[in-house]
Amino acid sequence: MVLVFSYIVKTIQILLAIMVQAWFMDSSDVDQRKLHQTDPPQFVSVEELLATTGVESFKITIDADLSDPFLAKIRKERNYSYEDEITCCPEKLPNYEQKIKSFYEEHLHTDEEIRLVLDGSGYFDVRDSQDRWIRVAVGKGDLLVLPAGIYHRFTLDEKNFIQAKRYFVGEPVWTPINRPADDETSRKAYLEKLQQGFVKV
Ligand SMILES: CSCCC(=O)/C(O)=C/O
Ligand SMILES: [Fe+2]
Repeated sequence: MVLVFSYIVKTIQILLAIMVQAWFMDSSDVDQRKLHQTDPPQFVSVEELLATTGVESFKITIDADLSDPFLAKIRKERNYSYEDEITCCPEKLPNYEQKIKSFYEEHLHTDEEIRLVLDGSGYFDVRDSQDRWIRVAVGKGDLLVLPAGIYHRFTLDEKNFIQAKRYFVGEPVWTPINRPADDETSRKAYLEKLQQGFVKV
C-alpha cells in the first residue's frame, strides 16, 4: 500500500516537472507581470496548447555544458544552427525598459521563436485559434517553440529575471512585426497549418 502511494506521488512529481503550465488570461490590464488567471483558473494542457496554437514545449535537463542528449537530438533534427543567450533584467539587458515594452507588444515573426530557459522565469502569451490569450509560464529547463506567424508577446514575471538560449535556423532575424500583420506570408501559412492541425513530432 505504502509502495503504491509513493509510486503515485513520484509519478505526479514527474508529470509536474515535465509539463509547462498554461492558462487562459483574464481581461485585466493591471501589471503585466502578475499571473492574470481567470477566477476560477482555466488551465490549458500541453496537448491543447499544441492543437490550438501550434506551440510546442519540451523539458530539458540544464547542466553546465547543456549535455542533455534530447536537446542535441532536437537541435540536429530541426537544424538549429545558430545560438546565443539573452538575459532579461535591468542590470544585464541594454535598453531594458524599451525592450521589455516592445516584447509585450503583440507581434509575430517570420520564423520560429525558440527559447530554452537556463534560469529564472517569465510568461509567453500566445493567441489561440479563437484569438484568446493563453499565458504560458516558463522556467528553468523549458524549451518553447513558437511557430512562425503566431501572434504573441513576452513579459517577465514578478521575479524580474530570465536567462535563455535563443536558437535559430540559419541567419537570425529577430525583428518583430506588430499586429496587424494579417497579410504577412508567415501569418497566412501559420493559419493554414492551424486549420490542418499541428501534430506532435
Ligand atoms: C526570454 S527571451 C525574450 C523575449 C524575446 O526574445 C521575444 O522575441 C519575445 O517575443
Ligand atoms: Fe517574439
